[in-house]
Amino acid sequence: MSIELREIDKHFGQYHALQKISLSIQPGELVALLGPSGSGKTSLLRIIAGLETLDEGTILFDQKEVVHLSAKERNIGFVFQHYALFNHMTVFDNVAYGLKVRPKKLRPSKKEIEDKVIELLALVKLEHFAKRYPSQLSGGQRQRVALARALAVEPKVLLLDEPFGALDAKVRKDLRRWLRKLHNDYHITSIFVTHDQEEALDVADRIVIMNEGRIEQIGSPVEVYENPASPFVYDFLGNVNLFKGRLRKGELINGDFSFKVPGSNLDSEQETVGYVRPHDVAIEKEVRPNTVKATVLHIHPIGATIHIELHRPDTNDYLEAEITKEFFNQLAIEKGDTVYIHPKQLKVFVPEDFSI
Ligand SMILES: Nc1ncnc2c1ncn2[C@@H]1O[C@H](COP(=O)(O)OP(=O)(O)OP(=O)(O)O)[C@@H](O)[C@H]1O
Repeated sequence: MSIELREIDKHFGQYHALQKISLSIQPGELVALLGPSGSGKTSLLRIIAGLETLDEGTILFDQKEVVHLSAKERNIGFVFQHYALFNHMTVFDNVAYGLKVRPKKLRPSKKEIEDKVIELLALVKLEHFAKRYPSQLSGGQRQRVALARALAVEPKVLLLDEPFGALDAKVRKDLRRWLRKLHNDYHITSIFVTHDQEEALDVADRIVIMNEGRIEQIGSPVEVYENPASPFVYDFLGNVNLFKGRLRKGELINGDFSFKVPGSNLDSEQETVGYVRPHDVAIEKEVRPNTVKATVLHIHPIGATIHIELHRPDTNDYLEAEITKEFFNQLAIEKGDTVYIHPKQLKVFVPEDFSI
């Protein structure tokens, strides 16, 4: 099922929560809505589900308008952050629920329901838990029951609102991998809301980055991470170092460091910011042209990567660098050492209103 959103607008009283949101989702895609708290992710998901009305715009499923359809008629599976299971029902009955409450004409036979529930419990690896009650399960297990329950009615679209938000880091990671696998096997068009960038980058085919009710960027995880379209996306996706300065004849002057901004010959009095990912901070032991001096403040090994915190005396800025363990051993640096750094890559967003 394809989903198309056209210019969706939504106010809550005076507050403009969604501003002309347009988005096309291909059949079988797994899309993440990623953004900070209050950016409008949940409101958009609820509007797609038919749980919330929109002010303007329209929604099409397989090119057919669904705005006038109720949530039930849209044939959507919904999974919330808090499992929302029926506590008085066993796992089996929770999963069977959506099928059992169908009108008689559409209801599968008892045997068909049983087969389906057994199949789904095997899928979520809870086949031995059918007789338990939700209170006898861990958080991760409950969320898997919630997913099995959402899938039981064979939805055309699966919507997940921070599905792993309430779980601890390790369980989240397992469930993420598992959601990816489930999606590969079932190919249900799925949209999930998260404010966790790692989760979005790890799981989604495409990421929609939202900020203050607008879409900032849409792209594959690699596209949005490697080529952020705005300073907001740079800041929001992963750690980043800021090189703040002024433009002089197309060069960003930042303390003792200058950087030629490709394609620009501008002067600007406005503060201009260069963005540098930690893995793009090069560290040298010897001084070279156009490097700046920095002091090593902390060294943290995280797996095969070494995170290094640095301080620049010229600008009084703190920086983070990431290097491989191998390179760290070659460099042989210690806390307190003086090193020389330069960005291997730096992205500058030139201010719009500049003076030449
Ligand atoms: N029913 C409502 N009435 C009034 N304001 C609302 C309502 N629902 C959401 N809002 C407001 O709309 C904005 C967007 O909320 P929404 O829940 O969509 O954001 P979100 O990106 O999902 O945030 P979070 O990650 O915190 O869940 C927020 O400022 C919120 O306060």
